[in-house]
Amino acid sequence: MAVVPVELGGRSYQVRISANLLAEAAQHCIPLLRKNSVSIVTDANVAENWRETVEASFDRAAIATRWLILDPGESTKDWSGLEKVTDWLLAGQVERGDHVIALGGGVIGDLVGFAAAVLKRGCNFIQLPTSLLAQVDSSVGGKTAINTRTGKNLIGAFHQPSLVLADLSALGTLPDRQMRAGYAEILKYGVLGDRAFFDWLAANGTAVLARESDALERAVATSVEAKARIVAEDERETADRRALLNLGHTFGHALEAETGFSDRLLHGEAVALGMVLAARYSARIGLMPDAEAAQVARSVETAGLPGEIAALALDCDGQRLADHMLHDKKMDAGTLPFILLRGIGTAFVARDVDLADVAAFLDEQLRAH
Ligand SMILES: NC(=O)c1ccc[n+]([C@@H]2O[C@H](COP(=O)([O-])OP(=O)(O)OC[C@H]3O[C@@H](n4cnc5c(N)ncnc54)[C@H](O)[C@@H]3O)[C@@H](O)[C@H]2O)c1
Ligand SMILES: O=C(O)C(=O)C[C@@H](O)[C@H](O)[C@H](O)COP(=O)(O)O
Ligand SMILES: [Zn+2]
Repeated sequence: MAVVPVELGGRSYQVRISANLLAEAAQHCIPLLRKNSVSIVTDANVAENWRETVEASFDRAAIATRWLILDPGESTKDWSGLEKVTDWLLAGQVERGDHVIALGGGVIGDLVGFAAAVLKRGCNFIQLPTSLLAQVDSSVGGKTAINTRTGKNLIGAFHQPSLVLADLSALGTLPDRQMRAGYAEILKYGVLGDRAFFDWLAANGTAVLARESDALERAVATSVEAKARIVAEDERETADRRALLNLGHTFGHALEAETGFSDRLLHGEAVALGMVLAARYSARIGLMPDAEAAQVARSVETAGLPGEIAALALDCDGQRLADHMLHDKKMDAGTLPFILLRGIGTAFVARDVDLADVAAFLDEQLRAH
């Protein structure tokens, strides 16, 4: 088992990465539980595949499980989803000192984490991430949120989990499209800060996507280590450090908003497109060689991820996408910082980007090919 500590003083916790952790969930959680019952929130797809395994683990430990099963998909991460979760936790008389369990992908983790942040002004929670994306990214670092009509993750809180169990066996039932979406956030760690990892992924990405155990464990552990390091340095994204994890997201969130937070474009797919756009824009303004931007695009396309926004056939122009970006949480005194690249592995926060120029660039990209 790989164990990655997230060092945050009194809010520190471990991310445990291994096969079969859901089957052993109770023994990992017991030291944190104070009662002989636990509340677990999941979605219907995850429940169908993994409820029995998790329930059996708690049964063996004589801990009763209460279940809330939500609809799968990004649209669950909204005000009505939040109301469902908080009402259900209140009905179960969950106390501040209790640990609620989020079993699922990033949608369940973000929603349940936010519900835990606000329930009775804050209760504890444990992340049992079951998608690749949730294991390498969303379950770690304490960003919790819901989407609103205005945009992505606009209502939320920083609220750290007490424990994260990333069970690699869970990925056995994850659809291939979702594996590829999670892989986009893995690629992100290479592109933003680790050229050697980017090169390793070029050689081993196919094995990761095929769920070959050694490659998968190394990719997940390397990603979580990178995220844990950055989060420990800048938990609340105030020091131009954690913002690097937002590489591809300014473009990506605009695309998600434009496609209505739907299955038409998954978060990881939007991030893949966003990384290609960030790389191409960096090359366009002379920050990095065109050849490196092309390498980023190739890494995305080789993984079977979308790399060209023209292929989305969006009914909008670059200005409309730029308008979505004005709701980005990185907005600072009316200007929008962008995460750009000086090369693969050297992302930085650029504070002097001309949004009108970005809109013109997006117009070209929307028409390209
Ligand atoms: N908090 C953060 O730091 C952070 C980081 C990255 C992404 N996110 C958020 O995460 C969300 C995306 O997460 P996601 O890609 O996991 O999406 P998701 O939660 O919608 O899960 C993807 C799909 O896979 C299914 N699924 C999950 N695990 C499964 C399994 N083991 N077997 C079968 N089906 C399974 C789900 O039911 C869903 O249909 C977005 O809302 C994004 O904004 C948050
Ligand atoms: O943990 C972070 O910090 C990230 O930016 C990780 C992203 O992959 C994730 O999608 C995050 O939710 C985006 O954050 P936001 O602040 O732009 O909503
Ligand atoms: Zn993301």
